[in-house]
Amino acid sequence: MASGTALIYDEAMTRHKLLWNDPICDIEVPERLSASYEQLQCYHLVERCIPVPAREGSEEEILLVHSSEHLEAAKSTQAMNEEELKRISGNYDSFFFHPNTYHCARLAVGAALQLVDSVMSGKVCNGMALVRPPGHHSQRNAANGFCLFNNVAIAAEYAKLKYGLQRILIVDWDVHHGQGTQYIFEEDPSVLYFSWHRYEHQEFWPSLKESDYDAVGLGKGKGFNINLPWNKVGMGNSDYLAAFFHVLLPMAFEFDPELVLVSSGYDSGIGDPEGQMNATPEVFAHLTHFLMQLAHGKLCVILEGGYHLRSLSESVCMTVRTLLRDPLPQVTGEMAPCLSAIESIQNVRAAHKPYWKWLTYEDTSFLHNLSTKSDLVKTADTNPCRDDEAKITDSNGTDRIERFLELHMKNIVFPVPPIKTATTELKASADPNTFPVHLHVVKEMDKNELEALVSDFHADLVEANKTLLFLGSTLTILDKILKKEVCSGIAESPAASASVAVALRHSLHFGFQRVLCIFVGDTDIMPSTEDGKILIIHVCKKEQTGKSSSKHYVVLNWKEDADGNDFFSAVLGFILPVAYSYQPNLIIIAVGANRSLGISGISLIIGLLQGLAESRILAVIEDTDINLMQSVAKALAGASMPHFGVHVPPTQEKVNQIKKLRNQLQQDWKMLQCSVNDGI
Ligand SMILES: NCCCNCCCCCC(O)(O)C(F)(F)F
Ligand SMILES: [Zn+2]
Repeated sequence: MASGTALIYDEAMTRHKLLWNDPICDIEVPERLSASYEQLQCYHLVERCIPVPAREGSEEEILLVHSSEHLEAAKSTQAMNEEELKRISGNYDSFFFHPNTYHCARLAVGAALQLVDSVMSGKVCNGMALVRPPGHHSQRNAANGFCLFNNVAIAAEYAKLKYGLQRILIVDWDVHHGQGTQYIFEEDPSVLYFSWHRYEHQEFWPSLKESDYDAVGLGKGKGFNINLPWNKVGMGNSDYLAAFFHVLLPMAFEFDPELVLVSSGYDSGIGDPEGQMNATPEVFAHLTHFLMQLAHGKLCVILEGGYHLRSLSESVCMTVRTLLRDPLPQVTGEMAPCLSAIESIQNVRAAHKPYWKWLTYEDTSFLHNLSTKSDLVKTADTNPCRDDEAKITDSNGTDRIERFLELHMKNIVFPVPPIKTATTELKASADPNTFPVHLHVVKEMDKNELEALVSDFHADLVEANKTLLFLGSTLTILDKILKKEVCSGIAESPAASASVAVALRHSLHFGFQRVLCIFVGDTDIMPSTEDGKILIIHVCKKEQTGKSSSKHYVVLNWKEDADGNDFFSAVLGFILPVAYSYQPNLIIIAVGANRSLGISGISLIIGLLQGLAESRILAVIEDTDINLMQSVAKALAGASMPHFGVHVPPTQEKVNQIKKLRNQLQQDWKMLQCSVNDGI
């Protein structure tokens, strides 16, 4: 399995610059690239990456997307004087030429293609290319919005041609709509394009009707173009996460891409003069982490926009750190999407209802029978979605945001990337090379030490001496996690319930305020959860019910479909939003007897929840199935992206159960909200 993260940066791309006065284009400065690279150096991230050189994209490669007229026009600018450059620039909406622009734009294309080659060849697992001029507005026959050649679109066409790929996902988290990319692929079902963008009911540039949520693609490409318009500024971390949970990720997992490309613009981050949004840099770590669970981790991140140098640089560093598989910092802010965001999320889900299985059963309520959009409830006021303390820029805006970011980044706790995963003895058959290198076998706690520990706190839980022994491995591992010697761990146990009960009480005794426990299979011990310090999600077969769900004790009846993984919608649409709403300090994943989930369902939970609790996950496995142990170890170590198996849509009954639980709990766990009419 490939590992390692490529970083592509070439100082030559800083030599494209504006030669005259133009208040629209003057934010796209060379320092965007140099400041980002310097911040990476400052955090010692450059040296941890694998350097890959940029190269000039060839004319042939550029012609994969652009017309020869466009190419020739761009080429001709190299020899122009300032007056001619200014004139030809005037042919386009918001673009400027410099004598070096053509060369820089070819380097930007070549850098993107080098990144695709590095990932597809297995030289690295993922990577980032810091490029300018950006690309996602440029079209077959035109430069537009600071973009000359569409770097990401060319990379997608190149990957299809050279590697025979048939499913490529492009995620465009830049705050502007990549209309260029949309036009290029809107009839192409092999490229799924997702973009969110500031829109304000078509008020915001490029002010296109086709940027709205009902532009779903054309002809064979219907369903493969996803536009999520933000009709207000001030969108924050919870709005972005909700967009991933309830729109992008379910479609992306159903699409099951072979490669993921990101049009990575950071003008959607806080402090950016263009975006006017409130999302803070660490949210990009979580967005990146989610995308790393697709395509076996094959992820190419290519820079687009981002105009607040400090915000841009910090967000770039968050992205690269996550690509390097460092544990993620906790995402900050209130986990509750705003009404306008929920309305947009609901609209785009309704628009795509005819094209996606996972959506087919979803009741998107009042929207899907609306003939035109005008009937829509429009949130008329255009004031920001929420007025955070770090309000968007005021008169001396930049240094105000600088100060905010300075403080904010200090408060971000980076879990030291310790040895990822520890475990006690594993079955002899587990040969070392099938286990990820991060696995660290720790010796059992000795008996007296264990007796002292357990009898002090948990005598009542341990009915007889015999059970004392197996508690050892759980507590041994748990102690290492609590002391931050390791990030995560696996403990085997012949009685998962008892081990979990002890581990939960031990964690609270240690001082944790919120422990999330996901218990898969049969269990008899359910610790008291009324003080809110424990949230239990119990995934079990039907016959185990009899207990109704409540805020801190949720019963999810799920028996995984025989021929595939139908658990995606439960994880993405329910478990993930609840977990992110809860913001646990520790996660315990327990697998008891008669588990009703397959290995891929369990790996999916671990893979997607790893962004929480600073990646502190304790796995307690009662089932002695060595394949389960290995898959859990790999998922915890994040060494190899698990393959989640064939995606099958859940039955109507299962989806109804999710909807019922969502309606019951969405006031408590607000990240569950994805429609405005459920009495919010
Ligand atoms: N009244 C006219 C306003 C024009 N504003 C142009 C904004 C361009 C944004 C470019 C970008 O950030 O999307 C890219 F990623 F391409 F760089
Ligand atoms: Zn942008």
